[in-house]
Amino acid sequence: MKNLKERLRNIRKEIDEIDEKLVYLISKRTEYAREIAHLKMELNYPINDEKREMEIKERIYKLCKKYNLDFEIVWNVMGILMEYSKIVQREEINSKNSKKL
Ligand SMILES: O=C(O)C(=O)C[C@]1(C(=O)O)C=C[C@@H](O)C=C1
Repeated sequence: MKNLKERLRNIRKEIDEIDEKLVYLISKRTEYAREIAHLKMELNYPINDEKREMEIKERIYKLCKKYNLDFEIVWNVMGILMEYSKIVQREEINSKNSKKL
């Protein structure tokens, strides 16, 4: 019984480390999204890029096959991250526009 509890503690430590990396990667992803917002302002591109989202979807589908993951679930997660990306892009645009006033 003691070994089982020890194994559970160790696995949870591994998951904690993975979660920390996931949050770091989300921070990097949203940091790049902020930079994209400025590029899109200069290029006069819209925030939403459906073609790009389709590219991401195809790549995530293949990765889910490779790692035997439920695509619908992983795609829901990606949808949240892309929505977060759009939120921070809107923040950047609003922030830049409010400085012009
Ligand atoms: O690549 C872009 O153009 C982005 O704005 C980033 C991103 C994303 O989160 O991956 C977000 C919105 C776009 O619809 C497409 C992709």
